[in-house]
Amino acid sequence: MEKLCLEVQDLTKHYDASEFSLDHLNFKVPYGSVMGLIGENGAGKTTTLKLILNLMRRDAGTIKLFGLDNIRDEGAIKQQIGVVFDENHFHELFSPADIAKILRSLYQKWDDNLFQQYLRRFQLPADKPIKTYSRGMKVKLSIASALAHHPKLLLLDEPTSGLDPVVRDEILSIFFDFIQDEEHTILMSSHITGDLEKIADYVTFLHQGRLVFSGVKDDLLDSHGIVKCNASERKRIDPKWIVKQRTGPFGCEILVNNKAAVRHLYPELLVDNASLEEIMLFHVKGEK
Ligand SMILES: Nc1ncnc2c1ncn2[C@@H]1O[C@H](COP(=O)(O)OP(=O)(O)OP(=O)(O)O)[C@@H](O)[C@H]1O
Repeated sequence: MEKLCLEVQDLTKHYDASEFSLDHLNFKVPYGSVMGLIGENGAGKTTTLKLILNLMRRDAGTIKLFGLDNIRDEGAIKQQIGVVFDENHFHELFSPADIAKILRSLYQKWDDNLFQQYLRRFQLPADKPIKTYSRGMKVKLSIASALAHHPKLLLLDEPTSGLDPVVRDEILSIFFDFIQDEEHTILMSSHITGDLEKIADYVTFLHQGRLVFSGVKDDLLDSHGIVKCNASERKRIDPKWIVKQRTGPFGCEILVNNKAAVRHLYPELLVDNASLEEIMLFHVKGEK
């Protein structure tokens, strides 16, 4: 049986103020893997990450990290996690040297040499205040800070959003390097599904606070397909294969959950592969 780095069971959280509920969420992340958390704006990704970090109180459910309870063993767990959230959490007047001073006192395994290595690799000036940094530099600094205490798990909330393709690619390669150690694991939320297609082994897909799918990314991509057809062809397709459909001026597009079966049963229909982005769009915008 695969060893689990993270196990989320029946996680539930309701916000009275916005009527949003994260509804009995279940997913598992094995050691040595990259899990992508996807979903539309407001689907509940950040809420999930905050609950994992015990930054807010859950209503129900359990969260285990490294086999430990995320509330009872919070102190020990946090020593082993590196966090990169979308916004910069450090004071704009701080330099990387100031940040190192603070983090050194927080993390038992803080490694100044490693931090300096990352600063050099990312070409970040150690003595300049963060306010002089570009967005890409700020993200790289967050990543350097998250990695310099030798975490086993990286929790990343939209780490590549707002960055150009070159910087995104550099950042993905840092994550690739990190994951080479089979004890290392990444849980990463992202809107940029192309990045997750490159790096993720597993995908957890949320829609309006509910789980749509959690499993092996390639299984999701291998099983799903898009059929482009007209209304009469659409009627012939057994509804059990149909996930959602979208109707436009040029006919109907159908997301099917078993493209091999559909290709076999309806050889006259054209069944295209579906990307993660298309699968997400059908779920969010399509009709049943
Ligand atoms: N502290 C809060 N109080 C009330 N409602 C909240 C709070 N935080 C988030 N929400 C609501 O909960 C829902 C889920 O928010 P969340 O930030 O988890 O989504 P997300 O999937 O991370 O979205 P995005 O991709 O836009 O970051 C949203 O409708 C949001 O308005």
